[in-house]
Amino acid sequence: MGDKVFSLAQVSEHNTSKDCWLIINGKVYDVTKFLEDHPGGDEVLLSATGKDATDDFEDVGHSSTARAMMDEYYVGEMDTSTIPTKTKYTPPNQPQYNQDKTSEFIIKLLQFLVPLAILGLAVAVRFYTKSA
Ligand code: HEM
Repeated sequence: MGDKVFSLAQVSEHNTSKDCWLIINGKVYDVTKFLEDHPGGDEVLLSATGKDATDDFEDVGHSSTARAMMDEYYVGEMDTSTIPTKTKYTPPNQPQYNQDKTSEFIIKLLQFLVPLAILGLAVAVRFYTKSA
């Protein structure tokens, strides 16, 4: 059958309580007449319009009776390429963390060695002045 194919923008035009379309599992449903009769209330349906409502619909765990009712409201297929896929997480840019610890290590080493060298020098001076 030559089912109608809708884009997200087209479906999103029907996003009011007087004209409400839903996208569930790649199919488009006109639930305007069903809003008042929906056991879950009209508000949830209105909050699910204008986007892919598949997750919202599945999260409720609708019965097979509910799924059978959907045929009545079917108006066409969804052009799924117009639905944005899940946004990819990109971590915020952070200042470069210095992985190279060599310079830090050399400073620590010098902080330890310099006083030791002075001490050694003092001992040496004392030793030589004594024997002289
Ligand atoms: C054409 C689409 C839909 C149909 C035909 C439909 C039908 C039904 C039916 C028959 C029930 C009674 C319980 C059951 O049989 O599972 C129900 C409950 C419910 N539905 Fe839907 N529904 C639709 C879409 C949605 C969407 C998109 C949402 C979420 C945004 C939703 C949320 C709920 C909630 C919250 C309940 C109440 C569950 C409870 O109180 O236990 N429904 N629906």
